[in-house]
Amino acid sequence: MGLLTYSPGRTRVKICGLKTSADVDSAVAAGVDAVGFVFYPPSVRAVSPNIAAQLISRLPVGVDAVGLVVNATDEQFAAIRAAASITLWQFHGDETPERCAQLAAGEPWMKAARVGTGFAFDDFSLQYGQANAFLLDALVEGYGGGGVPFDWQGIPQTWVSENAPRVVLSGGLNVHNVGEAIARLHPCAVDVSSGVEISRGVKDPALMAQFIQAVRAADAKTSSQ
Ligand SMILES: O=C(O)c1ccccc1NCC(=O)[C@H](O)[C@H](O)COP(=O)(O)O
Repeated sequence: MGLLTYSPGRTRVKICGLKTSADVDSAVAAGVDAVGFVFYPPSVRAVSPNIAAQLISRLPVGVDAVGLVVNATDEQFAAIRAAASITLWQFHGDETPERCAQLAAGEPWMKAARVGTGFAFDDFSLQYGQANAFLLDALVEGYGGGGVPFDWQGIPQTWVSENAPRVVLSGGLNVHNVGEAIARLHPCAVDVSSGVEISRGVKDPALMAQFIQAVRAADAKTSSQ
């Protein structure tokens, strides 16, 4: 169904920063809706376009292949698009709305909001109104993948109500806090990287399965209310 199919009571799940076929097979077996590939060389989770293409070939129909870039050049972006069948772009740097639209060229894309104190949610959603989704992440060094949550209480309830169908909640999620996040915000989807790793950049099959089970438990609780 893909990551951005909004269905209250069926929170979608993206697992980001996959680097091996074992990672991909475990995430698919756990029931993931999207897997993210980091095309940002400074990241320990970075993969090449050719490696990503090999990993994407293992995905069943319906699981999104998310291509994550940070201020990519035209050449870098063209190399990714030429090699890998990305179904959803994630712009996680300082890209303007115009730059995102130019690179995405009509394909689905989401913009990461790096949320620090006093973040202007209304300004962000107005500025990036063309995006298919907003990925709300914590403001961390190195642009993302920090493993720390931001202050969910700082998101205005009116903003959440208006935008929940295209919110992907991210930043420091794990098996212990994802249930609260879903109960509080009812996002279209949740995204996790550090929270399913046994060390930075090393995914754990058990943690991936437990994370998705925790999402399903939270959804069941929502549906019973
Ligand atoms: O994951 C990275 O290393 C990364 C590096 C630079 C920019 C973005 C990056 N990840 C983006 C993601 O979508 C992560 O899943 C998101 O930041 C949440 O990460 P975590 O807090 O570790 O769950």
